[in-house]
Amino acid sequence: MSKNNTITVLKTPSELRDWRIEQIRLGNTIGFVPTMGALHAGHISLVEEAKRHSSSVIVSIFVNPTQFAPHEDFDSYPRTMDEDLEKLTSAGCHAVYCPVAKDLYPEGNCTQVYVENLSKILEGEHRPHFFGGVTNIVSRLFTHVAPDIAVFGEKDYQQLQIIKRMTLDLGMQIKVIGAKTMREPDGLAMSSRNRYLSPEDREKAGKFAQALRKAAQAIENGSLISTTIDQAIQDISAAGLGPIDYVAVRDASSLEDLGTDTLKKGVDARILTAAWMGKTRLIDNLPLSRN
Ligand SMILES: Nc1ncnc2c1ncn2[C@@H]1O[C@H](COP(=O)(O)OP(=O)(O)OP(=O)(O)O)[C@@H](O)[C@H]1O
Ligand SMILES: CC(C)(CO)[C@@H](O)C(=O)[O-]
Ligand code: BAL
Repeated sequence: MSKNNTITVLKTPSELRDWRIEQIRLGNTIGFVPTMGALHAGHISLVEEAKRHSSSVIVSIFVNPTQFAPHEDFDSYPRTMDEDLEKLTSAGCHAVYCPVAKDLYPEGNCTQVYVENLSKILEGEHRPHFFGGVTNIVSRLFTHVAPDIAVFGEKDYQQLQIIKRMTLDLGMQIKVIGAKTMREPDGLAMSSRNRYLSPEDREKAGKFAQALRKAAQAIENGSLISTTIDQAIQDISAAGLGPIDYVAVRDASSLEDLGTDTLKKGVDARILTAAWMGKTRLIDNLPLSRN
């Protein structure tokens, strides 16, 4: 265990365990924010949300190999530990957990945690390995940290629903809280991978978020779901993105398809999309409701 200014850096499960016992002894509740590092203002907003719900906040930084397919960017994923620690210290985060792979996946590991159905649709169709990796790592991190609450971003909306389902199914006594997506001034959802975008592609990426906002407004104003999705696909293509993996309107918790008609009043829904900007895959979503 080491202290970096005022933040406690925990590198092993046993250091974490001692820290957790001390928090309980002090009467603190533990709020947890899992991340893969390369922190930006979106992550810091999750720390702030965790501080509103708990007295001691811990962030994990671990680039989880099992959620990347072999052709994806595990090796090149940004790793910026020194800057991350500075940002967390300034945000008043209390501790950081930075385990190594063998602490989370012991030699001979043969245990899997997988949320059926929800993991196979939308993102799961295009990244079939992804949610299995996420539930395996988050269930292990939850066991290590044993927090009272955990905060996840709505930017990864399907991930948030899957973690809520997993926590409920496994009877974990952890309250999972979703936090709003933090955006750049042009509307682009902040993401660690945005740093891959060239200045030209970065400008086009702003139009991706704007096309989604336009579609959300149309549906809330009573346009047909089918024609709005077609229009959004045209707008995203016209902005220079492609291929488009999906634009979908779904129930906000079950993520079930809501058909092609207008959105029914009183239904909580979500519009979700994923598209490629060059070699960078962008995802985004917005809430939908009609009064
Ligand atoms: N713009 C954002 N607003 C709010 N939360 C966010 C935002 N971006 C990421 N998060 C949340 O931060 C947590 C950690 O995410 P992660 O470390 O993968 O960052 P990321 O920016 O989503 O990276 P990536 O580019 O790999 O998707 C997740 O719960 C994620 O939903
Ligand atoms: C939840 C998570 C930290 C698991 O590796 C990751 O999927 C992420 O950063 O969203
Ligand atoms: N933010 C989710 C992690 C990923 O897309 O790999």
